Amino acid sequence: MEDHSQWHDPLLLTDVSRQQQTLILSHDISSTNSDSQSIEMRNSEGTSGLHQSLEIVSPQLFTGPSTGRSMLGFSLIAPDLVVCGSSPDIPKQSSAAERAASIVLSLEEGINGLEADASRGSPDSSNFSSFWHSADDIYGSEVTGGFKNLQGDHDDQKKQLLEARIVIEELKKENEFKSNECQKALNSLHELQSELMRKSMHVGSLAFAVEGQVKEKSKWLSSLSGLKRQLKILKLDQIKLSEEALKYKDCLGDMDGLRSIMQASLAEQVSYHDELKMKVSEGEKKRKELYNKVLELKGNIRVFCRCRPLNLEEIATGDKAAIDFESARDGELTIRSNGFPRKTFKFDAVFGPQADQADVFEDTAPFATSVLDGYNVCIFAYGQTGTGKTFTMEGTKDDRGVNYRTLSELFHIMSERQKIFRYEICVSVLEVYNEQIRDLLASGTQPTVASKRLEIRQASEGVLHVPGLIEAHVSNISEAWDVLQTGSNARAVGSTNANEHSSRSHCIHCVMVKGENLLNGEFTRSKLWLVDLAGSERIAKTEAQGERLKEAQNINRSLSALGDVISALANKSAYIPFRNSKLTHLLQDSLGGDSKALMFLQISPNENDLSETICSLNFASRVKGVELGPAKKQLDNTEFMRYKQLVEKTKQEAKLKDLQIKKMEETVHNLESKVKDKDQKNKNLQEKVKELEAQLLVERKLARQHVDTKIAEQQQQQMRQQLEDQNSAPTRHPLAAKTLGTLNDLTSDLPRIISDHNNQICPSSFLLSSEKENYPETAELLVQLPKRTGRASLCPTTQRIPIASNPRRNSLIPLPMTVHHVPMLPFPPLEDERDEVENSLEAAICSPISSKKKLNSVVRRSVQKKTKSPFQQQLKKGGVNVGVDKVRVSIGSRGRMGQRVLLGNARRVVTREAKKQTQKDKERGWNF
Ligand SMILES: Nc1ncnc2c1ncn2[C@@H]1O[C@H](COP(=O)(O)OP(=O)(O)OP(=O)(O)O)[C@@H](O)[C@H]1O
Repeated sequence: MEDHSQWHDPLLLTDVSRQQQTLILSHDISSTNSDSQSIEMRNSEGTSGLHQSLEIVSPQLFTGPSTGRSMLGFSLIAPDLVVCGSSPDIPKQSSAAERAASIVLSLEEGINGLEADASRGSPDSSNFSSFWHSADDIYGSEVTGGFKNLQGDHDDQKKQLLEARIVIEELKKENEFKSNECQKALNSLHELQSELMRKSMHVGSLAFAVEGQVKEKSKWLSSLSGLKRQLKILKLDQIKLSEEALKYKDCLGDMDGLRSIMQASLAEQVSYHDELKMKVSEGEKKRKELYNKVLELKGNIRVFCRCRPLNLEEIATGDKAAIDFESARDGELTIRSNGFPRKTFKFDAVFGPQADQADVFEDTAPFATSVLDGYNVCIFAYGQTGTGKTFTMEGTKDDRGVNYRTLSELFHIMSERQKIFRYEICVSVLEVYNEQIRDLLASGTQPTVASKRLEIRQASEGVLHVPGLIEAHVSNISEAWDVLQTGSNARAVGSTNANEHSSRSHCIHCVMVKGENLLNGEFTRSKLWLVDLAGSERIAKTEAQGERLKEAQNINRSLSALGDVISALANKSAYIPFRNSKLTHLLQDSLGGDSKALMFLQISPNENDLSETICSLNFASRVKGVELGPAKKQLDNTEFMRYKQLVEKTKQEAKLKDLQIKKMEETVHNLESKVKDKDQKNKNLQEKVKELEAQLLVERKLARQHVDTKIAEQQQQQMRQQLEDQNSAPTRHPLAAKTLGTLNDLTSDLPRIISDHNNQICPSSFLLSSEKENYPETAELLVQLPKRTGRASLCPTTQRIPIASNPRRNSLIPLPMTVHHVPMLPFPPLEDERDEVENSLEAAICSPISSKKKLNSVVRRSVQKKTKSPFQQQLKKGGVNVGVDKVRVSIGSRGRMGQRVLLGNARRVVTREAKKQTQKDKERGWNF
């Protein structure tokens, strides 16, 4: 007995019987059916993916009558068909034959179960052989034969199995080969993938670069568009500028004329102005000369004697006046002593105690004019202390003295001369105290700071200068007076026996005047010295001591030096001791021979001051006798040189400007020439456009005439056909009964006639749309007619071709207003041509004569119109071949090359060639 527990699946499968869930085939093996059966196996999912057909032998010997069943198992894992001979499902009680009937079939190893079992030493092999022997015994030769058959089949199957194995081996090799190839392909695929990756990265970088390029391109495009816009703007500007240039060009002529007129007038005015300037200059020069002569006649150094009144103290003490003012006439002054006239002095003017400031200044004012004329002027007051020098020069707040009035007179004259002269005035205030020059303006602005000592320097020949001296620029009297008052307040004063507020220094006001003659450009530089001298005094009388004594000594010394200078000038000495004192040194350029001086001799009327008064009078008399000589005008050479340099510079600038003007004129000429060229080009283009428009107009006219001719021919044919129909039909066509003569008649009948031709003609299109523009009367007809799109031919033989869109008029030139009616106008043709045309028409038309004549007249007029068209003359002139016999028409629009159509004249009968030509035209797309 076998141990079924040790049974193994030959294919190391699980028990086949337990795989019945996956696939179990069981079938009855019919004992009577000895044929092979085809078993179709399906997997448990019922799909037909696996099909195995097996030829199995199912003899009765495998199954006993009692069981009649055999088990077939199929593993889904291995495609083997197993007939389990020792399956546990096979009843153990079965006989050996039944167990032997269990055959193991393996597709892989072939149906070689017996041999396989035998080779494996399966326990069933002995049973199987014994089974066969027993079967042979039992069933005899019949079984043996079947077995042999089976064995034969088995051999065949073995062969097939071998072949299959060979095929499998080949397939395996091929599989390995394919696997290698696949591996190679896989490797190459990996390489390709890596290459693809690199390419992708490269493509990515390229895409990035392309994106950048695209951005850059967009930027360039945007900039390009901007540049285009700018170019357009510039072109527009250029056009505007051209227009403006044209306008300016037009205005240029007027401007030239106006400019010449203005230049002439300006030249006259300039000459007149120059003449006036010359006259004014000469007048001014004469005035100066005369004025100066007057002053010279009066004396360049003049002495005015002024005597103050007795003050209250003197009156109180009962002092008597020693001056006889009653006899003071014509500048004479008489000194009385003890009631008797003692000595008489003569001066330029004598002002008594009753004379006020205005009276004194009345004779002083001419010196202000001399200052503005360019002369140095020195006005100083000399006299004993307390005699009224300061009063005369400064005056009081309510009664201004010479200083204020002279300055006021200066600014007054300046305002009067402002159209001719331009002046600049600077003011300095200084004092000579103890032979030291002090700047009173500097000490006035900084009272706590000690004024530095100033020295006199010679700037140029005859011109002295005090370096460091403050010069205040003033433009009116108030400013000048404020400056002078500021300096006067800083003057050194002290109390003496003779004067409570005695001036202890020489106060000097210097007014510097710069003048420019606007007419002749002459520059002047002059000075006005307003000097309030310190009072001379008798030291013994004043009992001055200490500082006052020192002051008095310096004062007397300087006054003595002044007297020496004046005496030297009077004696015409070769040496003038100007430098003996600071005072004379300062006044050197104003005490010379070319200056004017005015001295106010201040005297006291008091009898007690008679000796000082006589000293002063003697001093003044000596001054009065000095002849300073003719005054010289102080010309400023530096200003003159500067003026010369300015003139040279102005000349050079004028030359440069002239060159620039010449360049600009050349540029303007170039622009004008360019504008002219552009204008010429524009004119040429306009002429070309006009020529083209004229040519287009001619072509249109010819086309229109051609259409007319065609219409006439078609009508002729229609008429002919109608006449033929009428001849053949019992009733006549209404048109035949009518008389053709007017356009309205024809146009009224024409649509109906056309409609009779099987609607081959579109009534509304027998006139071109462009005809509406020229024939408004026919346009009304077209409105009444049924509208149809497209263009129709009147020729019945032609096919209807869809009309193109209405051709837009290219020319802006209006079409000729001459009414060109359709060729039915009833005017007689010329006799010579009419016969010819009629003959030709008669030869062409084969129809009854009565109606034919009417038709002939229609066609004749059309032909006659064509032959007599004025455009033919133009075409002949233009070289276009136009004639009666043949009309070559070029129809084109928008500059296209026109196609030429050879048209026949009225004589031509429609021949085959003509039909062919017509057909060609149709093929070409012509539609008349
Ligand atoms: N013509 C005059 N009419 C009225 N008063 C006068 C006249 N002249 C001088 N006086 C008065 O005499 C006084 C002295 O005058 P002032 O100070 O001008 O003399 P001075 O010559 O300047 O003296 P010093 O030389 O000491 O400065 C003043 O009070 C002044 O008002």
